[in-house]
Amino acid sequence: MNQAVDNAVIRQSLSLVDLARPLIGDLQKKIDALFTKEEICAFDKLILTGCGDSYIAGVAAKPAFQKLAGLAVDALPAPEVAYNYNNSKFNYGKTLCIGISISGKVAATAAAMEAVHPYGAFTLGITENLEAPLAQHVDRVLKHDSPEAELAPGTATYFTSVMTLLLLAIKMGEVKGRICAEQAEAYREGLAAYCEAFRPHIDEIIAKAESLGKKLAPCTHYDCVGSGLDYASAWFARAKLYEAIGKVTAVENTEDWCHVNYFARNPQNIGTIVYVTASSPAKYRCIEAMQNMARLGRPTVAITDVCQSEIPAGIEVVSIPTAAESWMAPLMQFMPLTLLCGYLQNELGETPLRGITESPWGDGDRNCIYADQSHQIEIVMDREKEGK
Ligand SMILES: N[C@@H]1[C@@H](O)[C@H](O)[C@@H](COP(=O)(O)O)O[C@@H]1O
Repeated sequence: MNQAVDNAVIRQSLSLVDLARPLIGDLQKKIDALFTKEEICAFDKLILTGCGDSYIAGVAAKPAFQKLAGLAVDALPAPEVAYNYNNSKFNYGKTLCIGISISGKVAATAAAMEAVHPYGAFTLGITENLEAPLAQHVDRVLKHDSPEAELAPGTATYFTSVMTLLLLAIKMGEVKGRICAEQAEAYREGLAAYCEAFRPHIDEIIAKAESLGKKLAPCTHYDCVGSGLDYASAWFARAKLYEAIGKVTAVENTEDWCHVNYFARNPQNIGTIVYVTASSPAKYRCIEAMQNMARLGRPTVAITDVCQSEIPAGIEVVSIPTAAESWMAPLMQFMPLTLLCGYLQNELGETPLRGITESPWGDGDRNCIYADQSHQIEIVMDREKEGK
């Protein structure tokens, strides 16, 4: 591995290939013991919710649950579930609501669990923290050991959340009899193989990320673009750029990008990251969007398994392996971007997440991003009592 620059997000990004198989082994044991067959067979609707990376992990896994487990799936930000979704006329019977939170400390995610539970939803928390509010407000907990690393734009954590959800989708499909045991095992192997397929390309991806770090560092803003299955990685890219270098970054689906972000002034200063998989039904619209990006003179990068010859001239391409199944792609397609974030941090001398507790982002020792832990949960419970 020819890696001259080293920092926490680069280390995390490069650890994922080796992490995959042991993680699958550990998670599978936990998932096998999580539900009875009767419980799994009873669920016909699924709500995936969380905040930040944990919300988008649900969006990334939604297609797997739809396809493999045959569930009707919503993937929603936690405040949507906590404050807008708890319609007391709604009967959640047969609904599984999964709250995803690495820390378990995001109050809105615990509040979402409280909002749906009284109406019959079965609530599951996926977290690494059994002591935090999420684990205290669910019917069941799936605790993983997300590799808690140094302060960095969370990368191995997101990988763990997505992996957990994809394995759970496979398990539910198997138990519901929609896929046979051999197919379920082949899918698990497919996840490991997809991660492994990155290994021979790592040096090439590192070299590309390093040169793109230099090219994109002077940009004043960034846009992250993707449609359908690729949207989750675009959204995640936006979050990581904020965390890594603190520059204003937008995320948009490809169609809306062509109608909205397209008009931004000073396009030469807007670094643009495009996610498009070769099997995406939005592929040709993405290619058209990239033609526009190139014409505008935007510094644009496509992270893609689409053949380079199909990508418009003027667009930088980071080539990544193709996943065996389209729903597997979000598991690793973000990786070149988190690597790029490491190089951007290095170019700009940035501290990830502005040091979290450093003023004005922190307040003394206090990490200001978390709400008062009990407050938001109480709001939901009070609304319920008032019948709102
Ligand atoms: N900066 C972090 C995000 O990276 C994270 O996605 C979010 C939710 O965290 P959790 O998964 O613990 O609920 O919290 C913070 O805002």
